[in-house]
Amino acid sequence: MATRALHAQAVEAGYAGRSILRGLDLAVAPGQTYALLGANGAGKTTTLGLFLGFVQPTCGRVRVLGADPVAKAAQARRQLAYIPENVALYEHLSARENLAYFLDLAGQHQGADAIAAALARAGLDSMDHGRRVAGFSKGMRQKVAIALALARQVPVLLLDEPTSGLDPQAQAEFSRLLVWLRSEGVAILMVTHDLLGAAQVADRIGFLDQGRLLDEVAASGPERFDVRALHRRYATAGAAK
Ligand SMILES: Nc1ncnc2c1ncn2[C@@H]1O[C@H](COP(=O)(O)OP(=O)(O)OP(=O)(O)O)[C@@H](O)[C@H]1O
Repeated sequence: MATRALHAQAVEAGYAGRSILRGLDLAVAPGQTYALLGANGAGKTTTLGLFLGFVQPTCGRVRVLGADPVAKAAQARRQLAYIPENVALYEHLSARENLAYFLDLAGQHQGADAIAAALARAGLDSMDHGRRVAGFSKGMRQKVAIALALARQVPVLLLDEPTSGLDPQAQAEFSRLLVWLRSEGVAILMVTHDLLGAAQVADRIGFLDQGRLLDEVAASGPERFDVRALHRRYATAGAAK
């Protein structure tokens, strides 16, 4: 098994000549959850864009399970699922139909039983499988997106602010799902502003500041999270430069 599912080494990247990521080093192993925190504009979403192949580095190296997301885009994308803050679905289709459609698009046709199992595993109530997603809450939409990742059996999950706007119960449910996915060996990189939520599910937390990892803390060992100390560090990161 690869020791690094996601790997960025000495990455410089930006937009139209404007430098955003400045020497970023970041690695996520299979079965590991990494939470990336940082101020608005620090480059968190840009970091996800690197692994998705949307953002091309000007320097350094990016790999998704050994594949370069730009040069080997199809190979890299097959391995990952990306769940943006607001999941886009076909509003007039049901959850079940959305899943079937996206699986077909990915060339992974699956039968009704497999689709129902993925939606159930993602925590979507069976009563909602046949409902049009137009009336779905943010949490329900995320479940459809997670169900797609489950049905595709992707080894890597990229999440952009997955818990923002979820109520505490939906947040807890989502966290349990992430913990289970990690136990299944999925590598998870999540961008978030929710330090408490990150501390509950992540193995490592990285603080991005102006395109560099300012700090990285682990869940176990002497460096173990102390949420209050982390909060102090996070809240003063900009001022500490
Ligand atoms: N497509 C783009 N073209 C030009 N500039 C961009 C583009 N996307 C992002 N940026 C700029 O790059 C910088 C980093 O943006 P990014 O979205 O990566 O930050 P972030 O850490 O995710 O912020 P937030 O917490 O606000 O979501 C910002 O200044 C942003 O305006």
